Amino acid sequence: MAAYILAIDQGTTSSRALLVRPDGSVAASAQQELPQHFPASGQVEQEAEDIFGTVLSCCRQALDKAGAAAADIAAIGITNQRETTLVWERATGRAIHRAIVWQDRRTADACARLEADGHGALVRARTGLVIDPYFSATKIAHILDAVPGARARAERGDLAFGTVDSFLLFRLTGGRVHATDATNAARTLLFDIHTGAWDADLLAVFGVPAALLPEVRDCAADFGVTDPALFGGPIVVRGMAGDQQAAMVGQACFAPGMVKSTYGTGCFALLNTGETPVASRNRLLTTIAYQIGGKRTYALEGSIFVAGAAVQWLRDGLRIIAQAGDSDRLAAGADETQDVILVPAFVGLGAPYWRPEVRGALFGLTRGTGPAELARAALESVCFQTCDLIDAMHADWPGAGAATVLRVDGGMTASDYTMQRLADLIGAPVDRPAEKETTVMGAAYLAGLSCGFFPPPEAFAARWRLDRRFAPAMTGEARQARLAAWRDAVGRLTA
Ligand SMILES: Nc1ncnc2c1ncn2[C@@H]1O[C@H](COP(=O)(O)OP(=O)(O)O)[C@@H](O)[C@H]1O
Ligand SMILES: O=P(O)(O)OC[C@H](O)CO
Repeated sequence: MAAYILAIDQGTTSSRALLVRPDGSVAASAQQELPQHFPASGQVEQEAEDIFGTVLSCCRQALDKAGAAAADIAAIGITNQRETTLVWERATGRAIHRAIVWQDRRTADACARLEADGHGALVRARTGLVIDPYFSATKIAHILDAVPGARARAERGDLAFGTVDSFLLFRLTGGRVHATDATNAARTLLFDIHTGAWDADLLAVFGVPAALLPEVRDCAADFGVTDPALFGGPIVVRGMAGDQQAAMVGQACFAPGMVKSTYGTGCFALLNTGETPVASRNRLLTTIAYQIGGKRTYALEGSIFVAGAAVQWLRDGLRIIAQAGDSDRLAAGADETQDVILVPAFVGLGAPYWRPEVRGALFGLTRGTGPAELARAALESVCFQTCDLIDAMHADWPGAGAATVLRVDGGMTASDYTMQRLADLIGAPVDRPAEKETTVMGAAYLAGLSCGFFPPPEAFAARWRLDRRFAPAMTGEARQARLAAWRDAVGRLTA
């Protein structure tokens, strides 16, 4: 039996590759930063060649470090930043425009027009999403309209659309496979999450030609074989899921009622609702958690656009910390009597507000406000936003003890201060697992499940280990006062 699964995580800020053994331990890993481009306010782009190049290089480095060859790899699993949109030439695999990243707001006006034209209800009913620039559909239409001749080429079938998973697969397989998985398809605004198929009405609403679209497969499925020239031999691709869904798998949130929240660039909380898609009455998203053996499991999702990005702002914008890890110590020294609130709407507000045009603000500044209070406000803003999501989840899913425990992961969970504050503010325990690489482990698991490398879900779930539980310690009175200050601040911006 081959020794490893090669798991790829193409995230917003970096690409990673891990070689995972059958017991879940990591034999080798590699990571590379991904350059970001900000051509104008609210615009975020990445070069397609950087996306593929960093992934390829990380895979090769991980193989080298472990002294492994293609024949030692049982399968590849891919997970990825979701919604980020690429359109490329089928003949060459070359993108015709930079990738438009999920955070990009340039299609806000187009979304407002679609909403005003009354398409919101149809979109919500079929996709479980809201019309927002976050998702892929308006980004695709933008590329087709911005690049001369692209729309006609798309209609002729010369071009392909994909989210990052699909683009990577196309390039890894030497242009032979144009496919995606149900979790990524569910983030495009073009996919009916109830039937599991692309939807002709939605394609017409968003002006996207069907000829662009990839085939949609299960998350644990046969996605073809890599070009032998890339790794010195062919490797099968057997797993694929959007990174937030992969984190849910990596956190073993397989039972309805289980919730995970991932704190990377943004924060994404997903509540497993089982085989039933729950329509949110509180502006959460309904999405596909995973699709295995043709069976779809659904989730309610709250998406926050700025989490770790607020810490990056402290570092790169305000320059009050040298590295992300310094924010903890600084925040811990903040004056508790100051009510400084940051609403980090740097790229608008996501769930449950969905206000792409709103921008960030600081409230409660005094002459005594300094770096410590700003650091605390940044870390706390992530906790406040999570509270909004958890409240909405409770309201949408009163059964099964939803959100009595929150499983967390992602780079920002290294901050003990933030995790404690999170437990205090949601008023529930926060569990940080021993396994730090839950997202990429989810991708590894999906690939390994479909080729017998890993055990069935129950056995995998039994391997989950706690690193630390953060128990709520704030008084109810203090908690309510902090939450009231947050709500007041958000209310002023969204009024
Ligand atoms: N010790 C820390 N304290 C606070 N934030 C942190 C810490 N370490 C990393 N981060 C934040 O976590 C984010 C990176 O997490 P990661 O899961 O790698 O993100 P992504 O998948 O979005 O690229 C960065 O935004 C960084 O600011
Ligand atoms: O790359 P991350 O971890 O910030 O995740 C991005 C999300 O998938 C966007 O929906």
